[in-house]
Amino acid sequence: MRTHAVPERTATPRRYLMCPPTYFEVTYSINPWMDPTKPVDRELALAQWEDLRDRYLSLGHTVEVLDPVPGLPDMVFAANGATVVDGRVLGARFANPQRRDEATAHLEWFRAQGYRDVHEPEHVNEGEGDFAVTSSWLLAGKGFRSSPFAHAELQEFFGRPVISLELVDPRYYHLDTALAVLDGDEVVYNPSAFSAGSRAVLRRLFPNAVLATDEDATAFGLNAVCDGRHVLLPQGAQALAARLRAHGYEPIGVDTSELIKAGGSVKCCTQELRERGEEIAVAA
Ligand SMILES: NC(=[NH2+])NCCC[C@H](N)C(=O)O
Repeated sequence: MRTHAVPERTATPRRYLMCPPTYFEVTYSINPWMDPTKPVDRELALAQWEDLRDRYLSLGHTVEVLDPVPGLPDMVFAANGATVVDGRVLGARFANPQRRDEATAHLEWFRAQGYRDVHEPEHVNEGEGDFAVTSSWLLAGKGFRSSPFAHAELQEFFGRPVISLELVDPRYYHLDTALAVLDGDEVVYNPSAFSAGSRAVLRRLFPNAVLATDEDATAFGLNAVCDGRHVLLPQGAQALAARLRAHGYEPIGVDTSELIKAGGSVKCCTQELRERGEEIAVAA
């Protein structure tokens, strides 16, 4: 019998930025999940969002709240509005005109909070929708939303090596629908979302990754948030939750059924505010 110890996982306190779905609706379609002919229950969306926020709070995390803006129904997906690493902020530039003004709301919030290093990007990037942070690398998705030029801009701004990954399935239009960072350099991903070359890159960098299936991914299981130990993910992704448990993580299923109607779930609603890393000054 093969025995291997399941590692003990440790949670570290995080700071998240979220935006309530006060004006949530599906009136346009910019990804295959969005069907404007189907009704959404905004009150239920709000209750699901509050439940997610309360779970973060009960795990000891901090949640900052961005004021929602009327006319921006996708603003609940706060992960798309910026990328914050080492307390420095790279703003977003949305691919679709319907979401463009969200980028301004995020930039204003960071400036009002006193963040000093706030950069308005030149190229299209949808924040943590396409950018993920591991201890060694920044992972960057392209193919549907973020521009490959934004990957170079990401690397130059943060001074961390960027690994470009090509997304090939329109259902997984953002990196955070196909891959989640668990802890350090540990990730979980769905290989079928990536081009052959990107799959090989992922195998090389993350030989011990937890692998997900299309079934996990269509339940939005990769749209997960991990604090090093707890993994918050949509409750429908049960097979993935079991696999994460076998790797020592503690999965926590949450109901995000209304938000999934717009093509987003746990991670999309959660932008991580990373205050400090190893102090290697970019402008040194
Ligand atoms: N981080 C995410 N994947 N966010 C989901 C964004 C959903 C939004 N309706 C869009 O298509 O842009």
